Amino acid sequence: MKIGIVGLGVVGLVTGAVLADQGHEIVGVDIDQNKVKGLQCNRSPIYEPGLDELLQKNKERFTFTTDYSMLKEADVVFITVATPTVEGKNYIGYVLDAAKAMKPYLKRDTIVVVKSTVVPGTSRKVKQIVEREVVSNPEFLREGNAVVDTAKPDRIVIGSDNKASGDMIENLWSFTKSTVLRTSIEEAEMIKYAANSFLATKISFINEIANLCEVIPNCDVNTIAKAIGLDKRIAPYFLNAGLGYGGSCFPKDTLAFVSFARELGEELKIIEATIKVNEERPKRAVKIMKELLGGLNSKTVCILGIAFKPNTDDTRESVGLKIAKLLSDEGANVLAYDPKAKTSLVKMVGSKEECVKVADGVIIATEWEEFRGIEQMLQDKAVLDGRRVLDPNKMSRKKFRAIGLYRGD
Ligand SMILES: NC(=O)c1ccc[n+]([C@@H]2O[C@H](COP(=O)([O-])OP(=O)(O)OC[C@H]3O[C@@H](n4cnc5c(N)ncnc54)[C@H](O)[C@@H]3O)[C@@H](O)[C@H]2O)c1
Ligand SMILES: O=c1ccn([C@@H]2O[C@H](COP(=O)(O)OP(=O)(O)O[C@H]3O[C@H](CO)[C@@H](O)[C@H](O)[C@H]3O)[C@@H](O)[C@H]2O)c(=O)[nH]1
Repeated sequence: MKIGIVGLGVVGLVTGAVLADQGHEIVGVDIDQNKVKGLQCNRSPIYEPGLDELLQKNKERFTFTTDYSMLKEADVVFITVATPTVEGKNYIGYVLDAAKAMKPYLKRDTIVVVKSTVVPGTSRKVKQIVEREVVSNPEFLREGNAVVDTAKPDRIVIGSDNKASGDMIENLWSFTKSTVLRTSIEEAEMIKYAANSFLATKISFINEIANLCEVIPNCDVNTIAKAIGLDKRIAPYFLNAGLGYGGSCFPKDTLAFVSFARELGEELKIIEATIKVNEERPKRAVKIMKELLGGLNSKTVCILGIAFKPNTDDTRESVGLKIAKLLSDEGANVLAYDPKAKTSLVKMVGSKEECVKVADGVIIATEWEEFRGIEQMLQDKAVLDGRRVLDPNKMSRKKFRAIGLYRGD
């Protein structure tokens, strides 16, 4: 099949690469000329495990351009452009721009698939613009695991008005052998927000339990999470207490969902509380470090991890960066190290050893594998384990704190 992918971020690149690997011919379109030039020279703009290899293997079948007219033979076009939250609301301007730009080149029977995360009603607006069949096929991949999640998702949601168009997209994904749900277009759009909001809520829930564990003798949130997770109705996933959720999706999608609902006269009280709990996490980390160091002014604090999660170089809504900013505001010198992510927002150093050596305090903000087993290196430092990677029994009692672990004696 000939397939167009409009928007070459994580979702567009991975979707294109996985479909190219199935033998389809893919044209990737983006308005970012530098990104397209890099991709044409085999340079991926992101670090995502397995992606480089897949792009390399399928380079004859996945081409890149800024020219929308290259979509003229496409049987299916996926819209995978960014949908940021702007002033609290889901901004669909890029989606509508993409729809307008592609319209003159589409064949009469091209199916346009909205994969970007959009509030209910948006795909129907796309339909009005392109005057073609439109299918909503939201994406559930996780960064750091995107290739595997796309090739083998837990489920595939296909929202369509027209059975034949939905069948065509269902067929396209049949190689995944995943469970398929056929829904209305609006239900498909809504499922994406409900899923992300529920997962974010699980995280804020366990983080509140973690707060309580910190003040109850002999309590460790990890034990509580493990035990409640063994109840099949609760399940063990997404119960890792820590410094809160970051990334390109949960923060923006929860905010957008709340404001979308409010415009319709409904209050999403649980999701509002989820957001509020999450916003407190970086402040709590700074408060703990301040207590450990007896003040922050002129102290040097090392942040280990500025990627919003391990196995990605993405720093969007990174908790590590939020903490760095709050620490600087309190007069601390802040240094950071991350195995993959780069930023100009904080002074970065080349290794964890270099970062720790000069620090009075250390905060582990991302659970990269290389931060495990470093207890010895941290012995004489004030340490906050924000992602529970260290063995508390190997740490000095006085200067060590871990999220969700009682150390108050
Ligand atoms: N990142 C994730 O893990 C993830 C997972 C599931 C769903 N989503 C959703 O998928 C969508 C894309 O996310 P992403 O993280 O891949 O985005 P991204 O910000 O990494 O990339 C989006 C790309 O779209 C391009 N673009 C913007 N306007 C364009 C236009 N008019 N024409 C062509 N290209 C255009 C940008 O230049 C950019 O390269 C969003 O709606 C997001 O919420 C993201
Ligand atoms: O138990 C947990 C699990 C996650 N997190 C944090 O939550 C954030 C998001 O993590 P994760 O969900 O693994 O990564 P994303 O790539 O943001 O993926 C989410 O957002 C995507 C974009 O919508 C969805 O497609 C995915 O299904 C959804 O998991 C990160 O900061 C994690 O540190 C926790 O604090 N505790």
